[in-house]
Amino acid sequence: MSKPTTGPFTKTAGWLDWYDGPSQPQFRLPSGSVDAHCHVFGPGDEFPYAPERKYTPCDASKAQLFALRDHLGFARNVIVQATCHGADNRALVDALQAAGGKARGVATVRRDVSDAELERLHAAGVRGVRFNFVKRLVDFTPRDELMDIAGRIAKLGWHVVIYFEAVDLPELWDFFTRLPTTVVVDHMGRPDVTKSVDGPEFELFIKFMREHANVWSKVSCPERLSVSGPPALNGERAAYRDVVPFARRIVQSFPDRVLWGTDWPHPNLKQHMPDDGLLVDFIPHIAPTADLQRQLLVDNPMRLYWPEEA
Ligand SMILES: O=C(O)/C=C(\CC(=O)C(=O)O)C(=O)O
Repeated sequence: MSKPTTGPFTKTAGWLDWYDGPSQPQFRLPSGSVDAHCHVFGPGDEFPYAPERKYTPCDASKAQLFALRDHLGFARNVIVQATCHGADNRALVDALQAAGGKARGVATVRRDVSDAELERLHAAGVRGVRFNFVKRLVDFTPRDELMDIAGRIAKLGWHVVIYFEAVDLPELWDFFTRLPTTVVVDHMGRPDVTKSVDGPEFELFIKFMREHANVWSKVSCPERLSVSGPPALNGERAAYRDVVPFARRIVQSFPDRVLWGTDWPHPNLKQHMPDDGLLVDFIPHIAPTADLQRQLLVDNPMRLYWPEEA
């Protein structure tokens, strides 16, 4: 992969660039695997970052993403709009159009988005919208606006991706359980992995999935959730052990409603930047059998994002 660049923007202080030269994973991904959570950033000189953004990243182009896909052995990507691009989906659409059918997308839209724009996004490969409730990333959007958007995109057969932190689930519960679409939770609802996997906070998340068959979870981002590590660096193939019980419990309880993604280029990490090859080697620790791996990496993302082929 070519080296990270920064374009005309100044990166947020302390920004960690994505890992250049990732290892070859030892885990052989099943044929047709989908990296179901990753981003493109800019490049800023072509697709400027949004004025309302809370951080300015290092550029992460479509060509760099596709090179990573091929290097790791994924067949396809689901590219998720990140908050640094706001509701300007141009970089996302450009990447989807360049992917030759090998990428689908999750966009961010505002309530005033036109039907014609939604159809244009659909034609480019968008199949969902993302609602972000992580306070350091976005300003508050009234729930009725979001519900309005959800009602409109439901008609296109799209789903809603939600990103929130575990402590906020009780307050968001009523809104989430009224959503009329499939609902995909980013990064397991960000559990605090220093708490018990059987404790009340994670039990609430399990209940959320158990009682609502339309709720899916990405079992992604151990590098973001881990407290005791060890990080996926320097050849470590048993990384982020404190996250394993949480992700494994979700995979084993809801094998047909889980997705996995690299989260490349890993925005806003503060301590370390993982080697994406070693991150792939995390997968068999949370999905220990070939059946679970095939559902997580192939069957489930294909059903959600490429239903016409599944
Ligand atoms: O990349 C992720 O999924 C997580 C992010 C960034 C993000 O979601 C965004 O900017 O939209 C985070 O925790 O900072």
